[in-house]
Formats: sequence, C-alpha cells, structure tokens
Amino acid sequence: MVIIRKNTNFIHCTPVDPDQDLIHIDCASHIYPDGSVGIHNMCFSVRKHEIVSLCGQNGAGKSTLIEHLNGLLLPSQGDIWVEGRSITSGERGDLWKEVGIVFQRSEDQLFAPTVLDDVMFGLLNLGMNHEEAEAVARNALSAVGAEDICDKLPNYLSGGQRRLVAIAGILAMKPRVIAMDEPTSDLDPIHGALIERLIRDLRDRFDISVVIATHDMDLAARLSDRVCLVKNGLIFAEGCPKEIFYDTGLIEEAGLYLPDVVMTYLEFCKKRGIYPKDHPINRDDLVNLLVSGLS
Ligand SMILES: Nc1ncnc2c1ncn2[C@@H]1O[C@H](COP(=O)(O)OP(=O)(O)OP(=O)(O)O)[C@@H](O)[C@H]1O
Repeated sequence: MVIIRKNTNFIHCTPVDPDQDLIHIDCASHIYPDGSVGIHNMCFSVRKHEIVSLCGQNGAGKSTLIEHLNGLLLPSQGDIWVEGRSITSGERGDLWKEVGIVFQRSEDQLFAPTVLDDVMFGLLNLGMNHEEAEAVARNALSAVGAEDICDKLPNYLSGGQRRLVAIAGILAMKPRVIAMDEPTSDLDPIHGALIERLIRDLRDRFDISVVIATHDMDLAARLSDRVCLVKNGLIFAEGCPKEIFYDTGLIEEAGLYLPDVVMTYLEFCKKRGIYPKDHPINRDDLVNLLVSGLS
C-alpha cells in the first residue's frame, strides 16, 4: 500500500511499533541557523531487517534526514526515538555505535595516518585491544574489497576508494543501522556492484538495516524493500518499489525519473498494445517476463 502524506496536515506520530522500529523520527521541522528549512513535517521509521531508500531531487532534505538518524542533527521541533528511547530527552552519547553514517563526501570521514588505522580507530575507542581491532578492521576492509589498500594514506586514495574505506570503518563497528548518502555515486561499475552486493549482505547476513539517500532510481528499484519519496523536506509518499515506481504521477511529482526496467516495460507494453499488469522492477523480473511471454 502506498502511503501519501499531505504537507499541510502533519499528524505527529509516536513510535508506531517499538518492536519493529529501530529508529523513529517525528520531526515537525529542522531549521538551519541561516533560516533554511531542511525538514518540514517529516515522519520516518527505519525498521528491522530492511533496505529503505530516500529518493528526491537535490535539496529535497535527504541528507538532513540522514543526519538526524544518529543525532548529529536534532529536530528544531519534534523528537527521534532509537529502539524506543527518545534521544532529545535522553542520553545520546552511544548512538554512533548503533547508527553509522557514510557521508557523500567520504574524505570528511577519514583522518588517521593509514587506511587500517582509520578503520581501527572506532574499535580502539570502544576499548578493543589492538590485535582484535586489527583483525576486525582487516575483515571489514576485505568485505568491501579494499584489503589491498590497508597501508595507504587516506589522502592519496581515489574518491571511490575513500568511499569503500568509509563503509569499512562503519561496518567494523557492527551498528544496527547504516545510512549511506549516495552510496555508489562516484564508484566504477565493478565497485558499484560490489557495494550493491554488500548492502544486501548487510541486511541478509549481518541483520543491519540500511538507509540509502539516492537520485539513482535504478539502484533504488533493485535494492529497496521500501522507497520514500522526499520533496521540500517532507516524505510525501512511501511504499514498496513495485507500487512507487509504477505510479508515474508520484515519480513526476517528486521530480524524478522512472527506473530503466520500468520505462522499458511500459514502452514495450505500449508498442504491443498490452495493458501493463505485471510490474517487473529489476532486470531479472523483466527478462523472465519476456521469456515466459506476455499476454
Ligand atoms: N548546513 C546547512 N546550512 C543551511 N542550509 C542547509 C544546510 N544543509 C542543507 N541545507 C538546506 O536544507 C535543504 C535540504 O538540503 P539537503 O542537503 O538535506 O538535501 P538533499 O536532498 O540531501 O540534496 P542533495 O541530493 O543535493 O544532496 C536545502 O534547501 C539546503 O540548501
């Protein structure tokens, strides 16, 4: 079911289901010091064992929302609950362990002398001994395919390599939720595919929920359990990819484009004079449909 929210009628919601919602944000507003509106009437939950995408144009409010997930930013009006605990009224000192953020500009995240030191930094801060921290860090680097650059200086890494190291640093901390701002935007296709696989693994093997902010509708369609459309600081619609991406009016309202698979299928149906009743959302779905023959 697609949930539609109107800008004007915000109804504050208390945590809907503390057993399912790892994070629940009920943010009437986030106003930056210069008066810019980052968030306006945003209600958002991260549930257990899911990949959820935030899709919207530049300036829609995706990064602002992501920075609320671990209390880096707080609502000007409203509250955030992490596993049922309000973080504006309670202690938020250890939130960075539970919710890791991989920023769009990964270079802002790396500061240690070597890649390995960087990934070990948070683990040592947690009190892990050096040997154990090194083993965990090497595992995390290997999970993202960056084990061969562990002795390099972060300053000398390419943009894509920095992204991989930043993800490894967060992964090593084993948080409950990882939020990624444009996770594949500066990666080559091989590393992009590796990160895509890793995001699925985070959910399926490590039971970490993943929030992705992206303009890449193909990525969102392939990966997401749930898609949230963001505009003017508000999530104005959310649902599963098949519902959201086959609602062309909603996608247009968000100022986005349809994923390639959806566009191809709709054009194919139009040319054949077929009603588009199936909703393939990734390439495999589409190929299987075409092979089995459309009726
Ligand atoms: N530090 C800041 N100070 C003032 N205004 C800000 C700041 N960061 C973001 N904004 C404003 O808040 C609004 C939402 O920006 P945000 O970065 O969250 O959008 P976004 O959807 O992540 O965009 P993009 O896809 O370009 O990264 C924009 O109007 C932006 O100009």
